[in-house]
Amino acid sequence: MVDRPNKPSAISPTTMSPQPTVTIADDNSTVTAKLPSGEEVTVLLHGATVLSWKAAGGQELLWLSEGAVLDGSKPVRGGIPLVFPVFGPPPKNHATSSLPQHGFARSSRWEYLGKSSTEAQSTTSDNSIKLDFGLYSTALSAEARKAWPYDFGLVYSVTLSKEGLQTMVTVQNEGKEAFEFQVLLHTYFRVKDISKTTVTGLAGLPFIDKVANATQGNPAPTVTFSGEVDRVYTNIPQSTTSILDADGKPYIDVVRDNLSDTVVWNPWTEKAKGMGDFQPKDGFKHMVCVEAGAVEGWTKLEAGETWEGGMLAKSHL
Ligand SMILES: O=P(O)(O)OC[C@H]1O[C@@H](O)[C@H](O)[C@@H](O)[C@@H]1O
Repeated sequence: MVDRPNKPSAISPTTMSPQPTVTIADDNSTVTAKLPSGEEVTVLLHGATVLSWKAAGGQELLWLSEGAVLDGSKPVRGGIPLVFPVFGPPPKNHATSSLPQHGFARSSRWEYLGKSSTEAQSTTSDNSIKLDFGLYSTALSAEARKAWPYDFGLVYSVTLSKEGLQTMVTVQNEGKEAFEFQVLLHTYFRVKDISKTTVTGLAGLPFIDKVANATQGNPAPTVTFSGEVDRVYTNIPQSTTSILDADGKPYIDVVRDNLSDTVVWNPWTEKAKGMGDFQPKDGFKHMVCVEAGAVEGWTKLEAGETWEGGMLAKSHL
């Protein structure tokens, strides 16, 4: 046998650091990514809805209704449904007017495009893993295509790192005419006790109060919860909205990227009762929606143009 002078040395298991893992469910319904440090995210291909985001210690950070329907027959109640191309009930006399509330992205089956990761060089450096999902106009249901007949491509990138969970949306106009859209990351965060939860980062800002017939609400230093809250804050100057826990300690920061609006929502007793897929009925005590988006007016995208925006949710756990 010829002895090779430059024979590569065997890779020692002690110098290899553990890498993130990605698992696709046997029935092709979900993709789960996990970091060696324990953080985990699961995305349902139906709606590209993030169903679960866990901190390194295994604590769940998102609220998912026990009655959530995951088979694609309706949008998911909980996690992070992606609202596009219209927020709320569509206005009359607009190109979105025939679409359902919150649009079609959360009700469509997305394609898993693959993963990319930054690999740690040692056990002390951080890994991150990015999962990409795509939705193209050609894959829409005939009904949605008829209601909003534009040619587009959406890429939704979900990146899990020790820093947090980043969700970025890229919208591409692949047609020959301009279109207008709204977008919102309808995130249901899990909280211990809503009556002791505070949302900060919106101090002094006016808001549209959907609980009071969409009238202008009075600015307040913080948002607290003792009944139904459904507020739309627009043109927010600062980029971070924070959720504080019962002790007033920071729990989750939502950092917006190229999104200037935020919806704060908790349905409380009566609205929760009226939603068939909201379970248990007192589940509103353990959730708050802090939804980063672009919902004031419309974002116009000319033919061939691309737009990107999203959020980074950072956990203090
Ligand atoms: O029941 P849906 O369509 O998921 O909407 C839930 C809520 O979504 C919020 O974003 C809206 O501000 C609320 O008005 C709405 O009730």
